[in-house]
Amino acid sequence: MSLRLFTAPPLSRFTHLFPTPHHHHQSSKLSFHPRTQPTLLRASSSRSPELLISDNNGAGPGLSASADLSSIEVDAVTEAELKENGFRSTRRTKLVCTIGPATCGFEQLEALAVGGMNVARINMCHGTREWHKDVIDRVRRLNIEKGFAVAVMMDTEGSEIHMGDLGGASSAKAEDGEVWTFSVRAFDSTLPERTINVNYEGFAEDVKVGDDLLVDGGMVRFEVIEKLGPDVKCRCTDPGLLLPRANLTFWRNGSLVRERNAMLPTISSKDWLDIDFGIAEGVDFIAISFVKSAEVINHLKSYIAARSRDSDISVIAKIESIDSLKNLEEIIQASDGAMVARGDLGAQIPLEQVPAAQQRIVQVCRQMNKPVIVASQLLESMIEYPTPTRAEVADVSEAVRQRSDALMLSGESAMGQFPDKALTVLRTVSLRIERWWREQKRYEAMVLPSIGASFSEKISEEICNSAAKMANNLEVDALFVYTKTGHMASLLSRCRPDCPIFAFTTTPSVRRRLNLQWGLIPFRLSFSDDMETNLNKTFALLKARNLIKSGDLVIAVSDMLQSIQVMNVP
Ligand SMILES: Nc1ncnc2c1ncn2[C@@H]1O[C@H](COP(=O)(O)OP(=O)(O)OP(=O)(O)O)[C@@H](O)[C@H]1O
Ligand SMILES: CC(=O)C(=O)O
Ligand SMILES: [K+]
Ligand SMILES: [Mg+2]
Repeated sequence: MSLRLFTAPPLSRFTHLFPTPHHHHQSSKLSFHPRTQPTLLRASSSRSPELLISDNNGAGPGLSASADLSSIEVDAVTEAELKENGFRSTRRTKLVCTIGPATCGFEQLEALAVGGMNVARINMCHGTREWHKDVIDRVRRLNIEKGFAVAVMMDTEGSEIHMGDLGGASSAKAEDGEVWTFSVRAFDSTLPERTINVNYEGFAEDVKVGDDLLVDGGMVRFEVIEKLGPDVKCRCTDPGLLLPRANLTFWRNGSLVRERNAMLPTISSKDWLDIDFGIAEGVDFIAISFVKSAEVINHLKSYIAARSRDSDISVIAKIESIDSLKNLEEIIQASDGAMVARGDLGAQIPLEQVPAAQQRIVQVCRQMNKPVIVASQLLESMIEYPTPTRAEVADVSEAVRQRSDALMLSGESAMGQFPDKALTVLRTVSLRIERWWREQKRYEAMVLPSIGASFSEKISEEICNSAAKMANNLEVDALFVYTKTGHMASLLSRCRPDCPIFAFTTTPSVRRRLNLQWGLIPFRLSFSDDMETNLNKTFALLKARNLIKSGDLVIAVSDMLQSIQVMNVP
């Protein structure tokens, strides 16, 4: 391999490669003037249909050579944002939205995409597979028809202890002092009054009279007063709303009781069916609930590799149990990313320990170069109200300040009254905190250990570390990375440089998955092994779309040729 560090030749060497009649043709067709366009939506709808169709067909192979060679694909909203605000102020923190009844329609999904949703999450705890398939189909149609690259994340149910579905009711109110029956019996007809079905067979044997039974980590609390075979009678001590499939934990003398339920499989038989569904539907990420060890991640990854032809589904470990914190490093090492699932985590460890756990998980992910999502209750009050609490804004700010890759909406977007407003809050707070960070020149103090297994990987890592440092010191406008697998792009993202990272990749699925990583602006582009050709082509295409201009300073790296190139756009 060659290791080269050089600056680009003088501009004149590049210019002759540029204006081909074809490019001129394209530029006139594609160019539009975002500053005169009032909304992002309009900017996105002005894209040429040919470009959008090529997104559908996938990478090079299915396309005619001319269409393929002349096209570059970038998210419509990002494109408009880049043009309106310039490189520096594009958002670096990525946004994940849980899709539910409030957001499952095509127009609602489009509104989220326009608002900056990078990943749509479907939660297999709720809804039917048909319902989820419709959502996936709509996201895909949105990408094809409107020029987005929204990725889909499927989140498994897991087999921790939870309640049944309340016999069809959307919620039930438990009042102070009421006695409710929690039962492991299978009821074939309707549920008797004040009865809750529990999914864990050992439940009635494992609980003891006097235990505290917490619904959703304490949203409703009961005390166990009597055991009668499969039925456990409990008195409500903290009243509240019971929601279908709410999580249940039981506590004895101030600590979580784990008895035999610690042996529950992380991936249940229902989860495996959901995973097959996710593979068949070609989701981009599978998030595994209640991960306890690295073993289950490795197992799932080999299953996916054997099942899915391209094996291009990333596995995200949800950190939401005591065991996942104990085995954190090995779990993250085995995974393609992690989620700080604060909802259940806060039901398993004391709440005051959650912030430190979040900080640790974000840091370990960063060091191991895995994307990390901070999730749950970021803007919980916005399920009901159009503005967040000051405390929620501070919480979002902290996650951005920690430089996590992504923030996630749960109930706020799934069933809240203000999904778009909640997304806007995430977007504006991210932008503000990121700008503050740059203005303060708060360069990272975090030590990034060497992670490359081979010498070649170590070289890639050093190149990215150096390129990111140069980008900061030289105040360049953008980093360009040409990457087939996305690995070099993630190594640059890990450095959290001041400028955005334009990541060029050949396949739509890699492009969608890069959408989860901090600071990456993924483009789909076919490119060759010859960097000079690639750069000329990229400059031409980006200039034709007014995304860059002559004089912009760019640093380029690639995983074909291990080099760093510094140049002004000719
Ligand atoms: N597909 C869906 N259909 C109906 N309601 C949904 C759906 N997805 C989410 N919801 C509602 O939105 C709420 C929040 O969703 P979310 O997926 O974050 O979490 P959850 O049920 O609390 O569990 P998890 O721990 O898996 O995140 C749910 O409690 C549920 O009421
Ligand atoms: C997201 C999730 O699963 C949790 O917070 O529990
Ligand atoms: K889940
Ligand atoms: Mg959870």
